[in-house]
Amino acid sequence: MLRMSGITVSYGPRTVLHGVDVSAAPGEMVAVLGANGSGKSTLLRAVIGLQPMTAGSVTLDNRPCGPLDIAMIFQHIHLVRRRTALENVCAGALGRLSPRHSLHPALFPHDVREEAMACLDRVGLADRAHDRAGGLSGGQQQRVAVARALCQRPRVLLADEPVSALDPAASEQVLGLLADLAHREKLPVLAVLHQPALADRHADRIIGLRDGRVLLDGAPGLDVDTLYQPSAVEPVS
Ligand SMILES: Nc1ncnc2c1ncn2[C@@H]1O[C@H](COP(=O)(O)OP(=O)(O)OP(=O)(O)O)[C@@H](O)[C@H]1O
Repeated sequence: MLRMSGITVSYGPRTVLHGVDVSAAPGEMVAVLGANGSGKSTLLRAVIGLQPMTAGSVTLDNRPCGPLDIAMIFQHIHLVRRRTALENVCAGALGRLSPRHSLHPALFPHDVREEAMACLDRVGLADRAHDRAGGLSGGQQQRVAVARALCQRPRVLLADEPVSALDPAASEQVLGLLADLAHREKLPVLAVLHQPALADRHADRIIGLRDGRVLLDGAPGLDVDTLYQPSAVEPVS
């Protein structure tokens, strides 16, 4: 079980996450919804250790969570465009290889290349393994990014707006893939989304953030309108 407890984050004097408690079970796809600025990305960045917390803890099965336990997929797909899809996926294994392997993809051991091929197969792109990543469509590139994350052998998968740059068909495909990975690989998956309808279709649970606090936590089908209503403005005296 991935457990985020009391996550508090401040940027300078401004607190943007106020003691957020969120959990995700193995095999559970959790969608995080909320208006712009509600703290969704900050929450994911805090979980993966990119954003220092003022308070709170992140544990996996009641133990502190290490950086290699978590793989993260971003809206802007950071693939090396001139390298093949397979080489990009192999890069997911770098955390457990010696630094020399990062110098040239040909140095990736055979077993890593085989594992990367299996990951590409898992996302339905084995037939594009030797194509340059830059020549693939946006949806295909995001699936390569998912395969690279899998090649990291993570125990948790986070995705920050993974479909914001994709068309509707590719969005459905990528979210279907993430939900399938959660269910079959028994991974907790936490995905920040901007489309409540997609969250309803693909997530097992919805978390709604508003102004850095959890406002909703429940099964798909929740009324999420309240997340997107403008905050009350304090009267200026
Ligand atoms: N590096 C930063 N320095 C200062 N404030 C920041 C920084 N990053 C985010 N914030 C502020 O923290 C708050 C939460 O931002 P965050 O990006 O986590 O929200 P979000 O829900 O992911 O928004 P969006 O949907 O627009 O991506 C916002 O008020 C934002 O302005």
